[in-house]
Amino acid sequence: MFLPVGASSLAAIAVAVASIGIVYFVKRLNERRRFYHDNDVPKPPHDWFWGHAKVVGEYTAKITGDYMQAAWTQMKYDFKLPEVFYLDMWPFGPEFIMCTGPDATAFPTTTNSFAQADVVTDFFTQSIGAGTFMESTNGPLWKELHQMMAPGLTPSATKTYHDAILDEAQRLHDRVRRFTASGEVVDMSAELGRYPFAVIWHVMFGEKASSPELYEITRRLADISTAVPRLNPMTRFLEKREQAVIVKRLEVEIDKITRARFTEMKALKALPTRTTATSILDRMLLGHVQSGQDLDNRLTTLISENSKGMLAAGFGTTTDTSSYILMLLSVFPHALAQLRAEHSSIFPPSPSATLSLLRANPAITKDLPYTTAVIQETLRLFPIGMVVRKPPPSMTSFELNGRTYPVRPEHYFGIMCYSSHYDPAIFPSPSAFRPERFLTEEPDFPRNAYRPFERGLRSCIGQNLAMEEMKIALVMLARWFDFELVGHNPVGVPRLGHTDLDTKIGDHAFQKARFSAGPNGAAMMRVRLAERDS
Ligand code: HEM
Repeated sequence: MFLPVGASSLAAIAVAVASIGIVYFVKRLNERRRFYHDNDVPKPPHDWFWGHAKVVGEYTAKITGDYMQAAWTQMKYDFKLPEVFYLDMWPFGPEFIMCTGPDATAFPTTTNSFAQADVVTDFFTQSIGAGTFMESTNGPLWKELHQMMAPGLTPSATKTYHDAILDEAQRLHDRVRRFTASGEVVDMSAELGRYPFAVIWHVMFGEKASSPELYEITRRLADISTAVPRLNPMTRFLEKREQAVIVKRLEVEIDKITRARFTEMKALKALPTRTTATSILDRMLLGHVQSGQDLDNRLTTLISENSKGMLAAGFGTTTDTSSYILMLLSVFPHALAQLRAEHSSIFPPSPSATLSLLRANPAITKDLPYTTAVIQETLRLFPIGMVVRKPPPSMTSFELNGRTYPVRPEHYFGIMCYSSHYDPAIFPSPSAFRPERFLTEEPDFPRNAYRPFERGLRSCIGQNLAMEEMKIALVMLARWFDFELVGHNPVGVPRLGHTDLDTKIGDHAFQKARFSAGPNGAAMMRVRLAERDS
């Protein structure tokens, strides 16, 4: 075929560029794959072309959700891998050093405190536009944000939100009661979510959200924010567009609240301290108000991004865990009976008297061992996410339990608490829902084997608030309502060897990756009045 000279030169350049690209790709592929072949590192069967992407794909196909920890944990058992193993997902995903046992998970988090990974920062930036959300930062910025926000979430600070939590718990109770009359099937995750959303809004801004729409859009944002790539580019494009609109709407609202509160605080005669302030926003504004500075771009950005982060983190995690609690109680009646017995032994029979006692005695929530154990056991079975850390650039190897493991600059540490949580040597009959495991005075499992809130310097700063909210919700729901899970497709034979929960809660046994890893789809439930109260 005849080509004009210009076109043939262009074609030649294109061929040359493509060839260089291919050579470069093959070189990098070879270099990476050689590492796994030359070093005798523990790993599943490794393929020169696919790395581990193929075997991971095969295991992912066995589960219903897209949250990989269940699939990776099954690979660990099937290929008899030790507590540290390697996963080479390049170029489809990161190269991981998977930490799956108590000592291995402690190594990058408590024994050492490795930096938050850049892939996590990218996730926050791309999903909620929050690259400076505390969870995605490191170094001095993380410290500054921690000092501003963490005092607002200590156990004693959490008690200052007690009345607001109770108001919302009463609303939750009333909403659920209304469904018992209609007998309709309800999206219980959506109903439960209103409660932690209202609480985290109050904790963040010291006021109620100005419109119900803010809940709906935050929920939608948490739903479409996922680290798992979408196969359909059109879905991804549309979700990205929707994400941008929601993020903008939240930013406008947060900016309005921030400016109004800053003006109010400047007019205050006596300013609170970081310990006595009643919202996280006040804590973040305090330094500027005290020193007479104007609101600058840096502070408004930090407030905006951290507010979005806190709303998403504080709402999705607690909603997902609460949804799982109700599911598990619906299929493990012995636990529900025990829970009700504990509540009946402490609280009066009616919801209003129960609420009054909770209001009069905030410390009573400390004395609910079985209720606490129900939440802990749920978090064992369904931790809300995988923690990823980046080793220091200078690290070329590390020692653990007498073995040396090589480290490449491209490696991330994947902290798979799910694997320890399902290890039968640590938690016998791991997929049985047994809150009793958490009732012993001293845990009879290694402390580092249980880490739903992570451990160490970067552990969850919202854990006191989340535990308090979930305990109060359980006290206000468990004795009056029976929850029946519907449309969940339980199977006769478990899909994977390490859990049979899919025979009970069906598709939800394998989590779906959203902002946090929650039930696989809406938790559809029918609610009835429990017999004692009908
Ligand atoms: C059931 C509820 C919750 C669970 C299971 C949970 C779990 C976790 C985990 C595993 C981490 C470590 C993440 C990482 O290192 O990448 C974390 C961090 C964090 N969580 Fe939570 N969380 C919950 C509720 C909350 C709530 C209610 C808030 C806000 C009030 C919150 C705010 C945060 C923040 C700000 C961090 C970052 C801490 C740091 O980077 O130093 N979480 N959470």
